[in-house]
Amino acid sequence: MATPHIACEPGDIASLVLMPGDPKRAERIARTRMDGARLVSDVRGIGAWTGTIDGIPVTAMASGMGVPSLSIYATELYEQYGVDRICRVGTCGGISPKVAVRDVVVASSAHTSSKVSTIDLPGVTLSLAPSFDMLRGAVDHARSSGRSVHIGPVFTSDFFYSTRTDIIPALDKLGTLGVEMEAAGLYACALRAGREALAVLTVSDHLFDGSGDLTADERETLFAEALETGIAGLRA
Ligand SMILES: O=P(O)(O)O[C@H]1O[C@H](CO)[C@@H](O)[C@H]1O
Ligand SMILES: O=c1cc[nH]c(=O)[nH]1
Repeated sequence: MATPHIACEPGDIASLVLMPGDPKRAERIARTRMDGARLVSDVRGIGAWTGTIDGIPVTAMASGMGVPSLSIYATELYEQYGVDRICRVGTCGGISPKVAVRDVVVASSAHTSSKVSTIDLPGVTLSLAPSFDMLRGAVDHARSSGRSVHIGPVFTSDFFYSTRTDIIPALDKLGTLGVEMEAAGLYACALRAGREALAVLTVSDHLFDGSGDLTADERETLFAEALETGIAGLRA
């Protein structure tokens, strides 16, 4: 069996999936946090690695960047491969002054400029939120970890380079913690499939203070606490 974007048998994909944006981060998760990880699919440079984490079968597979790319992989995983839970382990830009670079943000909802919240039901804006059980599992882990973890809304943008930077202070005023490009798409895909999702993000840069921003290398490698928080969400 294969879909247009995943080439393996259904049994090759675990029912729990860790989904960073970056394919190199997926491979790093497989090599550093999984036992017996094997590459089960490799289409368009998006590798799917399946192994175990603390004895539990898990697949690590990247989404690529943006809602359209993520929606392809999440839809095929939920609808064709019977995946139950996907946890995005990504990065975001800090919006709130309460969050600092390297902090972890758990997205308890996702505002978006993407059509994904309005396209399915004319006249209705969908409320895009994570699975309560996954959120609770991640938050319980986060609160016991002693690290700086924030729980709240994020903004899923269609643009990394936006011309509408004027909306950022307004998003801050509404309590939005950070900006990224996939969480709302993932929550919408889970809603459509009747499955579960969560996004856990490492703050890689801050929109109001660029002095401590992570390098490209650090964006790929510095995600240990977000990963453990995400794993706790997947296992909850
Ligand atoms: O680090 P990832 O998970 O890719 O997440 C963020 O980084 C990318 C932009 O650089 C976008 O995908 C954004 O959502
Ligand atoms: O989408 C993103 C991700 C990280 N940092 C940003 O500023 N935007």
